[in-house]
Amino acid sequence: MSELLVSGGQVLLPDLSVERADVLLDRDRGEIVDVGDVSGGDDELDAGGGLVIPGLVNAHTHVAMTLLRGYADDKPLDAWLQEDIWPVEAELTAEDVRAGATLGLVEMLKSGTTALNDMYFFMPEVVDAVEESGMRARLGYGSITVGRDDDAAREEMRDGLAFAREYDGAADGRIRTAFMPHSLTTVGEAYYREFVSEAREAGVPIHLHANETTDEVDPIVDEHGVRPLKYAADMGLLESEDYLAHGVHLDDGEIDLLAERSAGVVHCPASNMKLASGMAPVQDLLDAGVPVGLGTDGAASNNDLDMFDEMRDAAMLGKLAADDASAVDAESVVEMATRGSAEILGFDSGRIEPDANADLAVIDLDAPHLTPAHDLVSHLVYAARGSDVRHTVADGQVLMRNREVTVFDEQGVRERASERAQALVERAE
Ligand SMILES: CSC[C@H]1O[C@@H](n2cnc3c(O)ncnc32)[C@H](O)[C@@H]1O
Ligand SMILES: [Zn+2]
Repeated sequence: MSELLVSGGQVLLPDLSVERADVLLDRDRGEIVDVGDVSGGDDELDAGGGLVIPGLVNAHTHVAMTLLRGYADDKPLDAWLQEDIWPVEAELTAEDVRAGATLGLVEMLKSGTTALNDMYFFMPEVVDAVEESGMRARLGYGSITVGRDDDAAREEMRDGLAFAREYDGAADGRIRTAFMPHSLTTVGEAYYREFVSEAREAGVPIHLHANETTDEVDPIVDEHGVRPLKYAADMGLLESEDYLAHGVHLDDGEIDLLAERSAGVVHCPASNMKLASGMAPVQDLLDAGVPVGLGTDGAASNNDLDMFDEMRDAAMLGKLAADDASAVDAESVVEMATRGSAEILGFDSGRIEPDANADLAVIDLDAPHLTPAHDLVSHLVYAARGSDVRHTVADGQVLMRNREVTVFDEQGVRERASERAQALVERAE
């Protein structure tokens, strides 16, 4: 058996207390073996002066959109997608997606993220990039039927299912899949009615954008006479393994529906603020017992993939939304970014205890902005930055050691992504 000892640090335990402890990992099984006063291991990772935390889990992104970071800003969702993003995405190639995804994975590894959910195009390229990265992911092809004739729309849905069937369990089980219709307004009712049951037969969850803007909610209410999540549930969506991104504009009935069904919501506060989509009722969701995770959304609406930024945004925006400074407190946010997201994605990660997946990050506490150390959970949410991460470990493998990514040539990845991004936008002009 090959073991790694993460030694000399303080450790964030599942009850969010912090203790001085070592963490022993089984690198073959990719699991945590022991936490405490432990010795052994045939390799060691120095956590001295640091805090060992569960790897952060980015539960909603479009990782290859790093290529479009800074390409189009300062517009609301609909105009941003229709005028800027979709025209350039129409020019994407498989090589672009590979380059953009790899850049995004490097960015995530450097900021302590060990698992992600991704919805995009050319998904076999994302599979390869995730496999190479050593990270864990739930992946799906984003199906859109609006603007397509019936044959093309059905093929689009079949493509989403075929991807989900083919790649579930790839990379020795680090990759799981989901059926990912883009949203309730970009996929027609007939296609949901036909294909949701096929996703159930395939045994994969369903992930989609929902209730992100009023521009998306109002037409559903006008056309169907019910709130969007009632419409979704009537079509067979929102089973307990399903999860939606955003959930900004939810009424009490929809929150109760999510809670009754244990369907998850992935909160994306930075994207919601930047696109002025609104403020999700996160404290209400938590109070109702809805599973809540955290995601960055794509780098074109964020504009980074740093989950520390996202945690801070979640806490700040949650207070504004509830008009209550005690709402969405630091503990809730750390839970959301770790165990909450991991549970929504179906990974046994997000907690440092024996038998959990060996996915963790070590944060350097030796910095002015993290001094003094009254409360390390507070620091994680309100003061720490992705650049404070010293080591990142997933599945028992060291993917970044002493701030150096071990699984990719960072400089090469950046150069390739810059070239591909430049050529992409020139093609779209
Ligand atoms: C069909 S693949 C995913 C699709 O989603 C687009 N996208 C990026 N951010 C958002 C968002 O906040 N709401 C809805 N859709 C979004 C992305 O550009 C791809 O086209
Ligand atoms: Zn999204």
